[in-house]
Amino acid sequence: MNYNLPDNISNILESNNRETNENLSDLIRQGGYVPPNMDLLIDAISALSMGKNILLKGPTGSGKTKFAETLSNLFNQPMYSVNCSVDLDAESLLGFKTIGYENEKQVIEFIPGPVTNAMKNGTFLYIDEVNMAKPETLPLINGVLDYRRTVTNPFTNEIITAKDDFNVIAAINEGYIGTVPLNEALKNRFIVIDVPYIEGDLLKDLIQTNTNLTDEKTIDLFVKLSSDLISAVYQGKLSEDAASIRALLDACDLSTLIPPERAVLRSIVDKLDEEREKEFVKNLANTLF
Ligand SMILES: Nc1ncnc2c1ncn2[C@@H]1O[C@H](COP(=O)(O)OP(=O)(O)OP(=O)(O)O)[C@@H](O)[C@H]1O
Repeated sequence: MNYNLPDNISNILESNNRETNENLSDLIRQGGYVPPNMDLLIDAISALSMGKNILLKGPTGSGKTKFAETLSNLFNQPMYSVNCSVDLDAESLLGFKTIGYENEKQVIEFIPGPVTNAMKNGTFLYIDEVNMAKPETLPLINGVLDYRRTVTNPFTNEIITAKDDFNVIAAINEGYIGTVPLNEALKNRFIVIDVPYIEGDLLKDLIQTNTNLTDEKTIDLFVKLSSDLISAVYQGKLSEDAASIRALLDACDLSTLIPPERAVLRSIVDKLDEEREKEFVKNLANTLF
């Protein structure tokens, strides 16, 4: 099946040697995502090129959305998005009926939702925070996510079959407050790709290209802070949000105008709930900066 994978990417995947891997990594970086390793990249692209759904699993601010956007660019596919919440329902997935006007006459028209749009146009569908939805909502699209690639629109009774280039990327942030464990039947329909935080030189690169911070010494200190925060999260000393790269990039930006300790306070410390965690991060920042 042709999933619109550009020739240069197909060639890279087929030859799979060091030089072509570097080319692929460069292409992805141009799209904005800095991959933590090559396996993650090759596995995600391979699965999508075969029309398989992928589930990006990783902590908050680890670049899942950026990765999905970069993949959709790589495949030259626009991307429709669904943001899951407890309020997500059939209408927000599939669309809804409304009253419109045709030749000055009232008519009932159907406004398609992101799932129907992506299926009919054969594009990418991004389902973010997939474990925030109520357990009974997403099974509505189980048929879309398996070999059937089909859904019966309950509002119009139309049977919709996805075009060949239709691809699904979902993202999950396990353990986040408000999330529910992902329904097994749903999880079963995805290839799981772990998306960890980037560290070391990769993170240095990202700070250099994505923030206003240019002072190399300060950048190195932020890279060290990030690695300490990630270790503390792994050891259970801090909640996951503390190590978010999104927050770190904010701190880097702010530190060009205000002292780095205060930038860390505003961007990272003050978002934490527990006093003990706040003190821990403040101490880390004070010893570094
Ligand atoms: N590996 C990475 N490559 C490029 N950008 C990254 C990377 N990791 C984090 N970022 C940056 O961090 C910020 C947050 O990324 P993004 O929104 O993609 O994270 P996320 O994992 O989807 O977060 P959440 O789970 O909170 O929705 C963005 O500015 C993004 O560019």
